[in-house]
Amino acid sequence: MNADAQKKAAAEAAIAHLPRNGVIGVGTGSTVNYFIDALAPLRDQIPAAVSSSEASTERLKRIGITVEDLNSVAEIKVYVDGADEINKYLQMIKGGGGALTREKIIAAVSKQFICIADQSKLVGTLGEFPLPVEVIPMARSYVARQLVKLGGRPVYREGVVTDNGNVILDVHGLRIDEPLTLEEKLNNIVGVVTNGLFAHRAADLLLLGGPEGVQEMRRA
Ligand SMILES: O=C[C@H](O)[C@H](O)[C@H](O)COP(=O)(O)O
Repeated sequence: MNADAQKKAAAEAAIAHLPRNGVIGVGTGSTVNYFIDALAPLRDQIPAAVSSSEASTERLKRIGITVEDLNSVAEIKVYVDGADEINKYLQMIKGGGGALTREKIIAAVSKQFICIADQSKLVGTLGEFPLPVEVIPMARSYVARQLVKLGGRPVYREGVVTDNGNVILDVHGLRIDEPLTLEEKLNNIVGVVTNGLFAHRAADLLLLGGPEGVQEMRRA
């Protein structure tokens, strides 16, 4: 199975973990696109979804699933999303597609976070994938200087404006030995809206597609 087939298999495996009746949270990215496609036959059993991006909202609506504003939803039982990197503690780097802020908000609200990914995403130490940081535009240079002080090499993602009207700095060269601490430090930089480290709100279950099929991993 190639990476795409592994993503599809992981995405389809998530269907069995959905609540019988209840609003679901839907993330963003190529793996989630397979998940949305797999939701199509279930559209009548899903009362509504909360979506983490305009792209996923459009795809959900196209298959006939109602998309609700998070403010009108009392509870999200399950949130399904991909990752750019994930470790055995199910801490992740996310935001390769720029949707990190809404993803972090929905993940915080949801009772269960199911990560769907292909095998290449599982790493020993987070940080080889450049860490996305969403920044208020006027603070971009200031935040970049603070990121350099933390040992990173921030690169402005040119031409990208997030769904929230902000910009993204991708931080290269960070070896993330202490994800919890780094997540807090990044949050403390004025001008940072969100960073793509999901350490405090890690996933609860990883469905990992591999050559032999889909493996279920819970937090170590
Ligand atoms: O902003 C994008 C999200 O965090 C995605 O979940 C992440 O980039 C993984 O995307 P993909 O499933 O395309 O590898």
